[in-house]
Amino acid sequence: MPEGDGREQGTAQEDQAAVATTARSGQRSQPQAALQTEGLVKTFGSKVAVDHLDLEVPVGSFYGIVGPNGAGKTTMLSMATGLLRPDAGRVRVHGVDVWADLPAAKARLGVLPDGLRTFDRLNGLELVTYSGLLRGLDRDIVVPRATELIQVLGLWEAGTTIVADYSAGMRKKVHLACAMVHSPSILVLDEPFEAVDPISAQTIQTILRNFAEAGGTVVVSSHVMATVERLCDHVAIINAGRVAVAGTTEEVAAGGTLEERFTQLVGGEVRTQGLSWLQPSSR
Ligand SMILES: Nc1ncnc2c1ncn2[C@@H]1O[C@H](COP(=O)(O)OP(=O)(O)OP(=O)(O)O)[C@@H](O)[C@H]1O
Repeated sequence: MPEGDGREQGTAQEDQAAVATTARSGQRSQPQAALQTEGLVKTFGSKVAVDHLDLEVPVGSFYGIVGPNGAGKTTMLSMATGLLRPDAGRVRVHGVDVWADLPAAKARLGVLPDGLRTFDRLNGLELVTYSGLLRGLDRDIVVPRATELIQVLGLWEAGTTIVADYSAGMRKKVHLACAMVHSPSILVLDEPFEAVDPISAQTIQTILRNFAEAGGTVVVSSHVMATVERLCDHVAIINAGRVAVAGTTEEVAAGGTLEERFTQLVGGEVRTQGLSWLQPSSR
């Protein structure tokens, strides 16, 4: 990522300085969380998608969110990032109440939502540039950043192809670039590796690792346990709208693999029988 020099970079530095000051003064034993949800609730009709969910994401962590289909991960992340208003509960981003002060919270957040609808008649460079301008960056800052992101993510060759004509993986990458262009202090990425080729996935992982090592916080949801286990230092397993377990990846795996722990906690049954009619010979 290019060197930051805008307002958003300042907020990331302030957040890290605040953590350091707190640690030095010893006023609180725990540094402020990068992202914290308290009693978060969302229902759709009679369906309780998120059920009094409490989660604390430490500053500088690479945090994995896993859970079965329909567990409430996307709904929770949407509420945590100011995209979906909770029915109850609170979300704080570096101590800022997201739903009380959306602009301040959003300045700190870079978000890759699930199923994002965007200005897809623009080409990749235009879309990333536009995202930066919408975030209040000056054009002379945003254009070199957008250009570098497009190059690093392997989208330069797509040239003037509009985003609507991108493949699923290319769209994922350009939206990731949009999430990063304003140099946020927290990246919240719903399934960032889905549909992305292995080389691009490695590039994205390297970018995210460097970001976390520099003090940024990364929250990713994923269904790929091996990737989460390898990348993330913390993980939460979400089930039926609640946190089944959360902690360091080692604590959560509890001596086994993350996949074993997931199966144990979520209690899903692997169905091996059925669909006897699904035979090339049958009609
Ligand atoms: N807009 C909506 N209207 C009605 N029901 C919804 C809506 N969004 C989510 N749900 C329901 O809320 C529950 C949680 O959905 P959510 O998308 O948060 O799960 P998820 O953990 O992200 O699942 P997946 O891993 O399949 O992406 C599901 O039962 C889903 O059907």
